[in-house]
Amino acid sequence: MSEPSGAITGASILLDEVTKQYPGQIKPAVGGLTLEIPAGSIVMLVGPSGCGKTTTLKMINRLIEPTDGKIVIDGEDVTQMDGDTLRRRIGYVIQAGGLFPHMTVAANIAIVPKMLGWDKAKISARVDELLELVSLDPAVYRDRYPKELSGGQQQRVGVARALAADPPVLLMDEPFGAVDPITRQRLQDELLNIQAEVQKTIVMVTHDFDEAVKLGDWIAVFDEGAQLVQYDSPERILANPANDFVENFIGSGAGLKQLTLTRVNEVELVDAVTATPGELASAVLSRLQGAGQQLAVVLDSRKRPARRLSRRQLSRMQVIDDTVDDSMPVVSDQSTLNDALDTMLVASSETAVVTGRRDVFRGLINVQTIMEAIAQANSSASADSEAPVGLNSGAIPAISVENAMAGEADGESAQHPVEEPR
Ligand SMILES: Nc1ncnc2c1ncn2[C@@H]1O[C@H](COP(=O)(O)OP(=O)(O)OP(=O)(O)O)[C@@H](O)[C@H]1O
Repeated sequence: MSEPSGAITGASILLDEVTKQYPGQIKPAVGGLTLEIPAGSIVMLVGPSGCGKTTTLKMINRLIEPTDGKIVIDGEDVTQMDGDTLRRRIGYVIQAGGLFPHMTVAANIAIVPKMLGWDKAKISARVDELLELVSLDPAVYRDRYPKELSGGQQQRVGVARALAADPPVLLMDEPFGAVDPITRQRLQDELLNIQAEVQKTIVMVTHDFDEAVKLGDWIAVFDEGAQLVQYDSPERILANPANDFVENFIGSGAGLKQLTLTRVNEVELVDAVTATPGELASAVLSRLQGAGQQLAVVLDSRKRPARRLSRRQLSRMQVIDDTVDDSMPVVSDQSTLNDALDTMLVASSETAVVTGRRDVFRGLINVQTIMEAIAQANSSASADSEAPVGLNSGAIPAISVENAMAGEADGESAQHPVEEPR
């Protein structure tokens, strides 16, 4: 990426007493909503169908015009700004990617850069850079049409397109709603990897509370009319749901959802003996015996795991070949412990192979590690950073608006978000 890895490039967003009254409707879809969205954070909007999540999201890029109130992005009131100009500064991702079917992948990604008048060479380099970022090989996918891609690949291209002109804000409306659970888990992990690099401000609508817990730095739980019932970190919402509505919405098994709060990269991985195709099996076996381990992981030339071999399998072969085992349990280091446990259960295996960025091998995770992490999480206190402001009516104090305008964070006041939650 062009930015240094990890630097916040996202913008703060303030919805200041925003209302949307659709013509002919008795009650407003969104009524006097004030919501502070800290720069560089992921904020998840959840709530029952029809509660106004999408309306709230689309008012940020003014695909829906607010009836009342202000939208402030990085201190600038954008409520009156030309809508097209605004939307070029805000990436937007919808279900199934929303790609134009008659355009190639490259042309889809290049839409906004073209509108902004970038030259051909710069656009082409950016397309390849973004395809790499979303783990699609540019040489293979650049010239394909959307119908020649899987649902997950289309969704990745949708994310690449939204990031094309490097916007500070990304709005995502149920982006992973149309893909199967495994693909969804991968796309979520990838989004977290990408976010670790680009640090945008991401606002996402979802129906899935587990997704909100996994991805969100902050979760806004809405009831009808975009009534904000709770706006806080996933940890605190799970530990202290504001009322029965939130408790019901979280659903059963809130205790187990704690597993969703810890990522694989937060626990200590188990080192593994690795091998490469072409090696003598006897040499690998003796390394395995020396290390007191049972399984060796075979890596391909790009250090991606191909398969695991037990001592018995090794003792029966001469040379390690390049077979790839598609059923091997693999999780990304961005996966939650919940995902990891799921993967192990499906594969009936007590360990899973962990990969990092670009699927490179990182180590192993086992059931024991997960159990220890749960025990530790249960005994440690919950996060103590201040939640951002979120209310439903009444102006937020003037000083807060001014601070937001100045892009400042006030460490003293409980009214303002002051820290990144994690
Ligand atoms: N163009 C429109 N005209 C009139 N009413 C609308 C319009 N768009 C949405 N609504 C109404 O506004 C309310 C909020 O809709 P919105 O799409 O924001 O909800 P949502 O929470 O995103 O729902 P879902 O989860 O089902 O997508 C609903 O009652 C909906 O019927």
